[in-house]
Amino acid sequence: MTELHAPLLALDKLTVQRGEIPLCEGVKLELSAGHICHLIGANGTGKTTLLMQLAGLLPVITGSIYYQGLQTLPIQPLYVSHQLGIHPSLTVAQNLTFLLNLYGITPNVIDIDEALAWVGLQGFETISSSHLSAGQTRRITLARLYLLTPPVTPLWLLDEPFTALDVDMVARMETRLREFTDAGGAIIMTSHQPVGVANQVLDLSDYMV
Ligand SMILES: Nc1ncnc2c1ncn2[C@@H]1O[C@H](COP(=O)(O)OP(=O)(O)OP(=O)(O)O)[C@@H](O)[C@H]1O
Repeated sequence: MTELHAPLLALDKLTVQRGEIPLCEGVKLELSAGHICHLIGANGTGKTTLLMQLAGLLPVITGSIYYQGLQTLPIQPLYVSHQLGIHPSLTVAQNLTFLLNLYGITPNVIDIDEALAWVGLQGFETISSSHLSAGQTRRITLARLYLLTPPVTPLWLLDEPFTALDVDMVARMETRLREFTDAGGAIIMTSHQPVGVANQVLDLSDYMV
C-alpha cells in the first residue's frame, strides 16, 4: 500500500555516496506529481550518483529515499542514463523495442513509427544503430518517452537528456516533459543548460561534503 498523500519522491538526510566516498550529505527533497526538478551542481558534485541511487543502481548508506511514502519501490522509475545503453548491432527499431520491453510494453509497428517520427528518425527503423550520429543515437533513447505514461512509470530520472540535441528537439522534449507531469508524473533531471519547464531546483552544491 502506498501513502495516498505522500510525495512521489522524498529524500531525507540522504548521503550521496559512491563506494566509500560520501559526496554530499543531508540532501532533502520533496517531489510531487506535476513537478519537474532541475538537479544542478558543478561537475563531479554527484548528480549522476544521486540519480543512480534513486534508480536502485547504487546503494543508500545513510539517509532515506521514499517512493510514495515507502522505502521499498512500489513504482518503477524510468532511468535514462547519459551513457546511452544502445546496442550497436541492433537496428534502431530493435533498440527502441528493447528499451520499451524493459517497462512491460510490447510496441507494435505503428507505435515504433510514431515514436521514431517524434524524434525525427522516420525512415531509420531498419538501419543499424552503429551508423547513427551522437545526437541521433540519443534520440533513440528518448523516443521511448513518447510511449511511456505515468501509469507505466510515474517517475522519470533523466541524466542530461538534452545533451547533443538541437534546439528544435529540446523544445519538443520540453513539451513532452510537461505533458507527462500534467498527466500526473514527476521528473528529476540534470542539465548544464537552463530548463525552461522546470518548476523546482535541487542544487547539490549546497550539500557538498
Ligand atoms: N564509475 C565510477 N567509479 C568511481 N568513481 C566515480 C565513477 N564515476 C564517477 N565517479 C566519481 O564520483 C564523483 C561524482 O560523479 P558524478 O558523475 O555523480 O558527478 P556529476 O555531478 O554527475 O558530474 P558531471 O556534471 O560531470 O556529470 C566524481 O568525483 C567522480 O570522480
